Amino acid sequence: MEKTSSSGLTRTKSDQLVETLAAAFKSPVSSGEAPAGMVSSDGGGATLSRKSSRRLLMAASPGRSSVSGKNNTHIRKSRSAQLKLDLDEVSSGAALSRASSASLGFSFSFTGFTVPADEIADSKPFSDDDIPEDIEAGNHKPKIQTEPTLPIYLKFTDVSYKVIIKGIASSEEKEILNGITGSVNPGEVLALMGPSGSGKTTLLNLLGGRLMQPTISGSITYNDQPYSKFLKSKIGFVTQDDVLFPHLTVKETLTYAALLRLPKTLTKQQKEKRATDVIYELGLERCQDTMIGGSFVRGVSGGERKRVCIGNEIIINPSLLFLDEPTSGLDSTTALRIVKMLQDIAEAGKTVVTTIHQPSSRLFHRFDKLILLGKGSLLYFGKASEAMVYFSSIGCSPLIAMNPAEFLLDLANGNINDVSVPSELQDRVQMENSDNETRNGKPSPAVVHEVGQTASIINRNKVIIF
Ligand SMILES: Nc1ncnc2c1ncn2[C@@H]1O[C@H](COP(=O)(O)OP(=O)(O)OP(=O)(O)O)[C@@H](O)[C@H]1O
Repeated sequence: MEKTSSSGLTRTKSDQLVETLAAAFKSPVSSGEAPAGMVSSDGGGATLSRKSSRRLLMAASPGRSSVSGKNNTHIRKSRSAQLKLDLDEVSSGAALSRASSASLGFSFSFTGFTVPADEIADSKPFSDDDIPEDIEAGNHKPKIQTEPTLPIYLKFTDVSYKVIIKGIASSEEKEILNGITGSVNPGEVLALMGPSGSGKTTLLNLLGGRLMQPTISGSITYNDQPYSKFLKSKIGFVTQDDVLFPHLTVKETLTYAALLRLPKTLTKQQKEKRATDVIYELGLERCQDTMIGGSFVRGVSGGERKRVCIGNEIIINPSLLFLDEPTSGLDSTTALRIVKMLQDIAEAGKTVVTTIHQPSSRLFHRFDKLILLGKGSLLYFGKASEAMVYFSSIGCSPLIAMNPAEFLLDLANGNINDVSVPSELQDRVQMENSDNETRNGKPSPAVVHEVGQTASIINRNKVIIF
């Protein structure tokens, strides 16, 4: 491997590992030969087996309990004169001059809502059978967004992105993404996983059409077409840092979103009903009259806040929903609930792509597809459920039982402490570890040489060793 040259002496073993994994993964992709973990774009019927868990979700939803808004212990909004925005004014556009859309947290332009008949010709209408029953309450809950959407198949091939960092004397190119390939179908949730700084948000922005730079290469297609203005109204994007207006209640936030973002073809009543439906779909009934809150005023919980952000986007019935770290800062149960909700959204025919930082094992298994990034390179793309099998097939498996997501992140980080090494090379690695300890945090020339040798074994046998 080229990295054994003298210039490579300062590189760490973890750098070697990540690049080796990327190389081991990349070669079969470019040659058209799928690795063990790679899946075809057909996606399969991962969504079909979810009905039972969805029922549990409905039953567990706090929004389904008999507690009415009156019993809510959260701080409620005091209806001060300054904050009382008239919905009529908003719908007629007058309130827009008072409160900018940015301050209300609406980052998107006004969007179309109805889908032309020819676009939805192929989409299957929802039947009553699809409506899950709420076992606990004994009634039916409407599924997420019942209007049909244009199904969008997202495919990206060999996507690379670099930035030019301008210094005082000279400028330097920095590679952010390097040859990322993948795809996601309507009805699926694709998770982008990787250590901090691996390029998840950048990739999400690229796929969501939010980053247009001449330094982007590769292809990104939506139903085999490049990004167009028309797609803007079909894409929802939930950013990591939300900008919700702290003094509005949940209901007001979503109602304003509906009034501002839904097309003029809908009446005010229809828009308000859409907001109410979203509140119900996302299980926000219990906190609908609670203020969002902020630094100075206590409001809804973190999980509820995330759901409001998601509601702001699904209110326009997007075909493609992108989310940047929707579970960050949440406990594992709340995070699981958010991901179950994303599954529900996908089941309604939408294509969902989300970045995820450190999912619990329960959460990890809920994703249909996974992209694992390491330092901007693709380490894995395929079914999430097959990621461990794939890495095990190339000689990488955890020595102790552990959360697969944790293991994969360790691998992407180059942290190899709890990872097994194929037996035929184990002795050499042990010798290497004991004899060639790093000096001053840098690998000795012997270590680099040894890693270079083992790296060549990877290319021959698709065995990963470090
Ligand atoms: N415009 C830019 N100029 C310089 N560096 C950039 C730019 N955009 C991204 N980067 C760098 O690219 C790398 C990937 O950034 P990105 O935000 O995509 O990572 P991430 O995986 O989402 O990280 P985190 O999980 O911490 O949010 C980082 O090292 C970041 O500093």
